[in-house]
Amino acid sequence: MDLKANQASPVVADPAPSTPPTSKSVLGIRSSLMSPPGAVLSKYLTIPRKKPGKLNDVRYNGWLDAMRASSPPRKKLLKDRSFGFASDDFNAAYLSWMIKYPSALSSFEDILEQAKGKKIAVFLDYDGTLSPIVDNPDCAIMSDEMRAAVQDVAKNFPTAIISGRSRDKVSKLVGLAELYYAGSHGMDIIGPVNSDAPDDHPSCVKFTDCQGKEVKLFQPAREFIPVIDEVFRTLVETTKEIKGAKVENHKFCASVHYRNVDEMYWLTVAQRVYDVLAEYPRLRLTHGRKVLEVRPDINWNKGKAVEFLLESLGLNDCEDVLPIYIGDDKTDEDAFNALRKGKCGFGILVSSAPRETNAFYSLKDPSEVMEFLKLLTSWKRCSQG
Ligand SMILES: O=P(O)(O)OC[C@H]1O[C@H](O[C@H]2O[C@H](CO)[C@@H](O)[C@H](O)[C@H]2O)[C@H](O)[C@@H](O)[C@@H]1O
Repeated sequence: MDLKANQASPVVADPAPSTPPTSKSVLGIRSSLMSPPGAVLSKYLTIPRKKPGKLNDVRYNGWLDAMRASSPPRKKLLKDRSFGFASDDFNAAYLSWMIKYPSALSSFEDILEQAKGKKIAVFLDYDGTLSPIVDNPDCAIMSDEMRAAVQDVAKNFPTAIISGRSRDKVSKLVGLAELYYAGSHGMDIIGPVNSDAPDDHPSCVKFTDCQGKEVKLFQPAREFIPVIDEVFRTLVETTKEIKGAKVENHKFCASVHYRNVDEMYWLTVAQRVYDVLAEYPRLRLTHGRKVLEVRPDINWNKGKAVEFLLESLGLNDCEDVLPIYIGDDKTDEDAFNALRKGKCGFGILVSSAPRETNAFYSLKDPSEVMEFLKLLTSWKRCSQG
């Protein structure tokens, strides 16, 4: 295998940065960031909200439509007999969509053809790809069978997980040491040190992990950590009376979940996030599956993370390498797009409903992802004799 197996826990803490990050106002954000965190928060909360209750902001700028469209229709509803016609129409639409984005399972031979003479590298998203979407993000547990399938893939191909969750959280959930992890949509990566690669990015910190392996930590938005923390705490405060709303701190982004919020209050959730975001010109919003995510407005995403990891792995020559990225979310489109634009490898979208995508192939759900991963492993084992 290309990535050396670490037998201990895969969770690697950040090394102490050589220059401690400060909340200096390089971010051009409110000067209150100069104060200690507690003071910042209480000060912020006493500031009267700008134009309270101006709900049309989020209606007009398309947030609400994006929120409604942010998860595929419920299968349960479609299977319901009283929705028979809708279900037939849906199936027809799905089948014609699959002509454009064929199943990676039925196209497996084609994929192997593309991989001829090349080294496959595998990139995986976590939620909705390796674990099914569930109501409570803390309960998104990957099955043991899926874990074994990922482990086998990682023993046979360079493999990385690129998640919207924090790196710590996703590496704990996956619990495998054989692969690399990128958290916060690629803004927090631990990757290998490639001595052949040109000079590293200034945001890289090299260190030796607990297994004695030299690795590098790449956090291009490191200066935003205190800001995201402040925004997280503000969002917790401003959404606390909305039943079902949940806010997560992923270190480089804060996620506001509305999956469990009654739809009649989605506008309120959106407006609260909008109002907080309005105070931070260097942060931006992205939409995920029933989640609003506030993150640094920097030119970095899952696509850039894939390119970074390929380079770190010494796998950036498209003539010799076929990267495959499997994901289900809007944020995965950046990775699909990077591969498509670079004409290097391809994306596989996990979706049980038709959707515009930059991927080339599709898989219906995590169980099909597992089947695909198992096929990859058995093909590799057979081809090695
Ligand atoms: O990039 P990913 O690994 O797919 O992470 C994306 C988001 O995943 C989590 O939220 C999603 O999954 C939850 C559990 O199934 C679900 O309850 C939620 O509605 C989904 O949006 C995670 O909690 C987010 O913070 C990630 O950004």
